[in-house]
Amino acid sequence: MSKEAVIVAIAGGGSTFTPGIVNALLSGLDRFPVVEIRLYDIDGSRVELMGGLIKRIIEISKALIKVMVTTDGKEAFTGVDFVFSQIRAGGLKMREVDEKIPLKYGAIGQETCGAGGFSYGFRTMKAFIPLVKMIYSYAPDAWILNYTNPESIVAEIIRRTFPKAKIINACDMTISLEETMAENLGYNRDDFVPEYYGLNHFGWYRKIYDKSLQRDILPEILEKISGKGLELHEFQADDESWQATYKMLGRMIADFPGYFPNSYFEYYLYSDQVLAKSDKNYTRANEVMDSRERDVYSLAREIQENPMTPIPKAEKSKHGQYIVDMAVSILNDSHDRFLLIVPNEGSIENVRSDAVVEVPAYVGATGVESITMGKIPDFHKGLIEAQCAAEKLLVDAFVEQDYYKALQAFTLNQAVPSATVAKKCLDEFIIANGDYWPELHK
Ligand SMILES: NC(=O)c1ccc[n+]([C@@H]2O[C@H](COP(=O)([O-])OP(=O)(O)OC[C@H]3O[C@@H](n4cnc5c(N)ncnc54)[C@H](O)[C@@H]3O)[C@@H](O)[C@H]2O)c1
Ligand SMILES: O=P(O)(O)OC[C@H]1O[C@H](O[C@H]2[C@H](O)[C@@H](O)[C@@H](O)O[C@@H]2CO)[C@H](O)[C@@H](O)[C@@H]1O
Ligand SMILES: [Mn+2]
Repeated sequence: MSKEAVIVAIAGGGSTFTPGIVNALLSGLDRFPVVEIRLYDIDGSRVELMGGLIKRIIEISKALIKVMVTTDGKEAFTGVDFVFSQIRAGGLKMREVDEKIPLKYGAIGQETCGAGGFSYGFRTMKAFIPLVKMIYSYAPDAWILNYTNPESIVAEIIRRTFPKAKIINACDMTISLEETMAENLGYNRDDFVPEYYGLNHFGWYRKIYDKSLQRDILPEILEKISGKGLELHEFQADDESWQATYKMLGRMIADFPGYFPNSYFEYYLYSDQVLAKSDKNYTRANEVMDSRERDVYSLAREIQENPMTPIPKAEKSKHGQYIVDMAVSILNDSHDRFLLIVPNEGSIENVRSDAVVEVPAYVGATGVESITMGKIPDFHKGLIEAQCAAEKLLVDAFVEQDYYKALQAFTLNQAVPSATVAKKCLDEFIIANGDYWPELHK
């Protein structure tokens, strides 16, 4: 890999997150010298529009970066150093289906949790395996930095299918939680050394050592926000759904003191409350289509019509920054610390070793080295083991095309209230997903 001229491909180039990632790349050129960005997508008209926006962002920055837009895998991946992967199999339209079907049957409807997350899991596995095969056929030495959801399921199928692949699975939720803790309570996140364990969207902080204050600040953070939660001030400040989620953290910490939970536990531990405020006819997918998707693509359309359209101040997203930071750590072999989704292999001592867990890990030129977390409390272990078994059953069902394993997976999912609901959701999802899903045999 050249350290002077890096080529990056973005799989799912039409993603609404692409501008934030490109802005993060532009602000990190001194550490990560990108000379070419290739946007690859299966939707030609979408990626063409996004390509226009990205070319304009780069033109304004005056950086000398070539942009290629393509639906051809060979063109996209031949000779690339890094692939950032962010596909959404079935698009936001299928996310809407994932969220609305469970709500019909009294279960939460969510992108990565519960029955909807499992529906998305089947779709993503079916799309992701051929994508990875294609990437490696054209770029056998490339690093894939993956944040395609649902991450736990994607990481599990990767663990089984490509055990030696140079793929790093990462999620930005913990970044967002830490940034918001720091911003709300007057800390500097750059000083944080977090100890966090669990599955993706399903874990807890047990310690946050602050390098500058030279102490564990988690106890004081918990005390300050117990019962109150956190507030988003800048990014997503006008997003009522995320604000409610950050407030809910206060309730979870008051009920289960001592640890800081991932915000996604609201869907598992308080699904009755989430359900009570859910609108069966207008879910998060609709909100995203009417905000992020609409905003990004209306700007892209304006640029297509008038290439000189001014662009609002270029913001690098926290999401984009995280991915670029990982790529920098690989390129410069700097062994920076991240929270990553990796095979457990003893890291959490009392959780099955073949689980795919989210824990602290150091990233360098040879990949990821996770740290040993020791034993965790029974409450966390019990929740993790059940969720992990449900996810493994879903992956078994996918590999074996087995309807009954799929039903076991849906039933065991802790955001699904009963086998009756699991079966209703599964049967309706089979029809709604059609060819997006593997065929399941009885
Ligand atoms: N892990 C994280 O922390 C994190 C954070 C944000 C988003 N995400 C994930 O990133 C992905 C993108 O999210 P989004 O809201 O921007 O979605 P989006 O629908 O705006 O964009 C996804 C793009 O992927 C394309 N696509 C679908 N299947 C493809 C395939 N097989 N090959 C190539 N391209 C394909 C679509 O055409 C679309 O342009 C989702 O999986 C989402 O869940 C993850
Ligand atoms: O409902 P959405 O599409 O707005 O968000 C779903 C994603 O939520 C998390 O990512 C957040 C992230 O935490 C925040 O910092 C910022 O980057 O926005 C992201 C999207 O809103 C979660 O980690 C992802 O896995 C979800 O897809
Ligand atoms: Mn995530």
